[in-house]
Amino acid sequence: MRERRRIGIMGGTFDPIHHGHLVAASEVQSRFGLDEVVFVPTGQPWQKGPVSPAEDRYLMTVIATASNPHFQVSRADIDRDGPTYTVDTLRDLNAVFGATADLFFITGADALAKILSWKDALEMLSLAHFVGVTRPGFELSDAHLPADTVTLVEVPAMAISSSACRERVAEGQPVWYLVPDGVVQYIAKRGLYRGESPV
Ligand SMILES: Nc1ncnc2c1ncn2[C@@H]1O[C@H](COP(=O)(O)OP(=O)(O)OP(=O)(O)O)[C@@H](O)[C@H]1O
Ligand SMILES: O=C(O)c1ccc[n+]([C@@H]2O[C@H](COP(=O)([O-])O)[C@@H](O)[C@H]2O)c1
Repeated sequence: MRERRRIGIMGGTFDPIHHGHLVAASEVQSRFGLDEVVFVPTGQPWQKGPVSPAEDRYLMTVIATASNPHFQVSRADIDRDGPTYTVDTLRDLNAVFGATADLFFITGADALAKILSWKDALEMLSLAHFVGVTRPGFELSDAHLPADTVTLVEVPAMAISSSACRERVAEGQPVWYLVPDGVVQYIAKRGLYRGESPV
């Protein structure tokens, strides 16, 4: 048996969670032999505009990940007051999983490009190994990052974004097969993205 557990962390606003997030997490889980991937919905994402209520984003993430035995969801970021900083996420999850686990933080190419603008970025990069994944429309590069902090991984291309899903719902277009079936139904049940909620 392997001594150290390998835990993936997929942070995101997940407004809503879509198949691009799920494919990226599944591919990295398989490629790195991760014991589990913990999805961590943001509380207050300070680099984004207004977002849907945290409980709605959390519940959509639970619905989307429930069928995969490797996937879990953490409330760490939505239960912490104030803006969400990944340096805090990683401190909290290192405390939860302990010294015998290695953390792998998964980011898409767009997020990786901006990662040095994140709070306490150099300290944050020391708290996990970062995995940058390909995303259609964005260049995947680690040229701006310290050596040995990130591994770049090609994942199946899914040209899906949460903002495009929100726009489709607002315009009455379907999001079937862009997001999991249960998430389509949750969006309809809660009336998300139809004008009352931020798009
Ligand atoms: N289609 C995709 N392929 C690969 N990675 C993705 C994809 N969509 C999002 N990601 C990554 O998932 C993480 C969380 O993304 P987020 O929840 O902000 O979704 P988003 O689709 O980028 O949202 P929005 O369109 O509202 O900006 C980020 O690291 C992002 O780069
Ligand atoms: O730590 C930061 O300052 C920081 C700034 C922007 C984004 N992040 C994290 O990056 C992940 C993706 O965020 P987002 O806004 O693209 O959904 C999520 O886990 C965020 O908490 C973190």
